[in-house]
Amino acid sequence: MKVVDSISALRTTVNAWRLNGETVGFVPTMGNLHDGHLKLVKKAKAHNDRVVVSIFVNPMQFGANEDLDAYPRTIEEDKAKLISVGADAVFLPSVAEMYPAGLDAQTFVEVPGISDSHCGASRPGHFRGVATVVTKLFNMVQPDDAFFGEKDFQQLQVIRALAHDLSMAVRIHGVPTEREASGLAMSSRNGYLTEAEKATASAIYEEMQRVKSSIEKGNVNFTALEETMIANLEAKGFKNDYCQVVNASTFQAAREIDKELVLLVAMFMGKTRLIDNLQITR
Ligand SMILES: Nc1ncnc2c1ncn2[C@@H]1O[C@H](COP(=O)(O)OP(=O)(O)OP(=O)(O)O)[C@@H](O)[C@H]1O
Ligand SMILES: CC(C)(CO)[C@@H](O)C(=O)[O-]
Ligand code: BAL
Repeated sequence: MKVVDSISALRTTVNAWRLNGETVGFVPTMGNLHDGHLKLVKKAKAHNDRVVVSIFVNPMQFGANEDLDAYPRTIEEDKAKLISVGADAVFLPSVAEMYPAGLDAQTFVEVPGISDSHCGASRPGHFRGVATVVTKLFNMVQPDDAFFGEKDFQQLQVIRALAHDLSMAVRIHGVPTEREASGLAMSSRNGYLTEAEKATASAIYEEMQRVKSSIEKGNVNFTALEETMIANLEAKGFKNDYCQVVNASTFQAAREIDKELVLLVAMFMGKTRLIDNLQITR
């Protein structure tokens, strides 16, 4: 596996593959890799001749009081995991390589509408940071295909809109959420939890499944379902950020006529913010 930390070395590597007629898949990450990330890499390997993974903890998508400094950085372990699943290159840019003139001077990309609610409302500027860094990474790698987890469901929709609206040639693939045996969605931020908190956190998935099965049985009292879910989770020690059944395309509150829904959840366990979601078809 090639390890590159400059944009020019990345371009040289990818260009050589392209000259050879090989296709390129891309998996952007913030590192501290777990089986969810490796699932994306395996999908990319199945689709493409070559796979590039980026590891970059992007300061532009973190709010002032968020966990940018605490975010786990485990580069050596990450490289070993990427070799084990056959990644062809890992791109490890520095902040200076990505933002040489600093963040204040940086041109940005913003996807209107979909970026404003839920994670966008709780984390102002977050999706501007994501859309900007993903655009830059796409321009650097120029992949045929790019792979994102459904765990970050809103992020996936933001990136689909970005690629469509800016006429990018890249194909965007969503990959189902990888979970612990308990149902807890795998996440680098699970590492902030104690074992006891982790055991409690699996309640998010249990509650989501309860809501899904109730809706599938015909219950359309979405507000009551959300209120019960929030109360059940708060009784276990969570603090609600948002918990809402929405139209899967518009992210507006679900209505009785909607067929494709998604239950979007963000909950705090202490200082740790966990997100999850479940798609529901009526
Ligand atoms: N459990 C998972 N299953 C499938 N894909 C995942 C999972 N967790 C993360 N991903 C995807 O991996 C990519 C990189 O995500 P990222 O590095 O932020 O990991 P993360 O574990 O979600 O971290 P955090 O929860 O701290 O944001 C994103 O496309 C994300 O949706
Ligand atoms: C897509 C991404 C790598 C952009 O920094 C990040 O938001 C993530 O890890 O989901
Ligand atoms: N997985 C999304 C990246 C973030 O939380 O900043």
